[in-house]
Amino acid sequence: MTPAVELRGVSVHFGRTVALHGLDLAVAPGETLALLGPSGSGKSTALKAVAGFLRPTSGRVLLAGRDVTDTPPNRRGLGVVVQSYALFPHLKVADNVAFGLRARRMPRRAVAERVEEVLDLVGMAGFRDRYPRQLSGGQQQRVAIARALAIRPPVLLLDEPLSALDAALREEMVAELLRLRSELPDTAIVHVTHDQGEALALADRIAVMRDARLVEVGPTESLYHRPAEAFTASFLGASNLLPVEVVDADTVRLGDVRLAASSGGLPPGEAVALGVRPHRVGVREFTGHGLAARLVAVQWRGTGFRLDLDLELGHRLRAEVPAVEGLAVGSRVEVSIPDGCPLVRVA
Ligand SMILES: Nc1ncnc2c1ncn2[C@@H]1O[C@H](COP(=O)(O)OP(=O)(O)OP(=O)(O)O)[C@@H](O)[C@H]1O
Repeated sequence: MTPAVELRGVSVHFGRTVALHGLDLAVAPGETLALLGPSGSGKSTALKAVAGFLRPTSGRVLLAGRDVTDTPPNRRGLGVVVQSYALFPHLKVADNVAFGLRARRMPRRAVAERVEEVLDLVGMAGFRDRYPRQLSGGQQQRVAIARALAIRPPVLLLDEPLSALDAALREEMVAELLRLRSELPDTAIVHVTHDQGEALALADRIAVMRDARLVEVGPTESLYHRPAEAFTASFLGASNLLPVEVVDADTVRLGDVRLAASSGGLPPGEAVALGVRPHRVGVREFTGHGLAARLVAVQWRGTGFRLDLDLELGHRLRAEVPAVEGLAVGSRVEVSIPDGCPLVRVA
């Protein structure tokens, strides 16, 4: 199938700053792809290259197989929603949403119908005569999404659309975006975010970015459970990274302690890291077995406790456990690491 969006070797330089380095990425019709990465990793730059807000220094951008690298943004037919709602303050909700349709010289009746349809889609049908200042942040963002969808774009670009909202509203909007996605089964969505929860909840695939480069891309669940790169493991799920060496097909060595983990074909002797999620680390009083550690800090986090542990083998480990009975800060404890944690490449 022809991808809805394709970036081929897209690089963007600002003077001597490389904002994006040779990005290759394709998004299928109907697919939601999250571009996930820390601040400054090049996510917005990639999105702007697709939208046409900036021209790549090299590489090509294709939409539905058509090369649009030299096409201005308003001729790309995309829906774009950015972080700040960017509604026209002097226009009512309905006129904001109608703006792009009128620019396309759509007949009045059809404009009115389409405006109702998309306002309905985002749950804002009752607000058509309000001005943006009379709406909450979440409502304004819904209107911005309705405006982007009014032209029925085959591709919707979202650049941190929820980051200006408070935590409760963000949760609500994630649910809203999920619902919207199911109502737009053919629309490709590219969603830029630095929030892994948002990416996990919304994306079919996640592309992890770091320092202007694509680190890894894959289906959301497999990237979460079986990341190939250490950076993905730590960014997506806050894994501990323990330096280990492959012993055989299903054993690794941490110092002189052996742990069960699938080598995935890596040769014996290979130095890699074991990605261990904090909630999978077991901690109990020392009995003389397993990995010995010193409990250095305990923080109550409401749903449980976050523990910092210094393994006697010489590594810091974070654990999240439901209870800490019998575990005192400064005491010697025993740490267990479950079988089957992923092995990841260390950059
Ligand atoms: N117009 C510009 N001029 C110069 N440098 C820029 C410009 N826009 C972006 N950059 C630089 O390019 C790099 C990538 O920026 P980009 O905005 O794509 O990152 P990001 O991953 O979207 O970050 P954030 O989550 O903070 O928005 C950064 O180092 C940034 O400082």
